Amino acid sequence: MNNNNSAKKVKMNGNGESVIDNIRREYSDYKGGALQLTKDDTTGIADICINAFERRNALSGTMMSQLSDIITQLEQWEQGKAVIIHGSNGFFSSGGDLNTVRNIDNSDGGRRMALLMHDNLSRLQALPLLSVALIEGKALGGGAELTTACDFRVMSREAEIGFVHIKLGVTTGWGGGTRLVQMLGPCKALDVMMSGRLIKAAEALNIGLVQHVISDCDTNDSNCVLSKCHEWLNSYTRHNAATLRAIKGIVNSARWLPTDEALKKEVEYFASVWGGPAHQKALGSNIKHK
Ligand SMILES: CC[C@H](C(=O)O)C(=O)SCCNC(=O)CCNC(=O)[C@H](O)C(C)(C)COP(=O)(O)OP(=O)(O)OC[C@H]1O[C@@H](n2cnc3c(N)ncnc32)[C@H](O)[C@@H]1OP(=O)(O)O
Repeated sequence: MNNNNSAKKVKMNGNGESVIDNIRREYSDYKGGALQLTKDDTTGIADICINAFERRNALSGTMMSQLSDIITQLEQWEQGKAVIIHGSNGFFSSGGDLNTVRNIDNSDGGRRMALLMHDNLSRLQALPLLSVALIEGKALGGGAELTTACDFRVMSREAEIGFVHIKLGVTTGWGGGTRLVQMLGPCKALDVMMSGRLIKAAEALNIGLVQHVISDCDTNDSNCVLSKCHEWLNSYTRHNAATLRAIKGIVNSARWLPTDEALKKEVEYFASVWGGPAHQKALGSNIKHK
């Protein structure tokens, strides 16, 4: 389930291809860079690396198309507990690749990119596992919007995030504006988008845009930052996958369904783990919460 119920809203074009598949096919021609997915079935933690550092990890069309395939793999990953999205060489992402953007710089071209990235990021947010955007360097424009589709945002001490769209004469186009209002409220979301300013880690933490700042790594030590992010995430991923995924399902239901329907879903998520292996193990032990 996700908030646009893409299965129900699939629009087909003349040759029976969905609109999104048609856009994905077109975008695979806009070359440059790659997204790398690694999944650890033992820990249940996946990693997506945005790899186009020569363009500060900007997302080309082919990378936007790849993101769709990666999300499909994660939707089907039953052992999955979490995914960390980060950029190569200590830089998150500079947003849409301006070389791709220059090929689609009319209203319909923008709409098609928006449709693809809305589908991608709505499905990312709806994944039945925890998602973390690990921000080093800068997250700009669409790169900042990509972080809003993750459950959590973690920043390194020197990192900055900027919804710079207004400086390019455009609005958010990948769903980040709507998610910012849901996260921060309309007033702070307006401030962030209307100013287009770069927000440093301390302020981002203070306004609730990010949930954790990694401050005990040397500057540019990306291996340390990634390791500290895993340590932070472990307070959640140390629990069993079935319960973690059920709790994420409850949160997603409450995000997008009317309350009465979300509550019915909560009953089913509850019943799905009640009496299960983790529950039985806990009941058989001398439970003490410290
Ligand atoms: C809805 C989403 C929205 C859209 O799709 O319309 C967008 O996301 S639009 C893109 C928004 N992003 C920007 O406007 C970022 C513009 N770039 C910068 O501010 C800087 O390049 C920065 C801060 C990312 C990096 O600065 P730094 O001084 O470290 O390096 P350079 O500026 O020399 O950049 C290195 C190299 O990367 C190329 N580059 C950077 N960003 C992009 C990008 N978004 N698309 C394509 N290429 C990018 C830059 O041109 C340099 O290449 P070079 O060949 O060496 O000139």
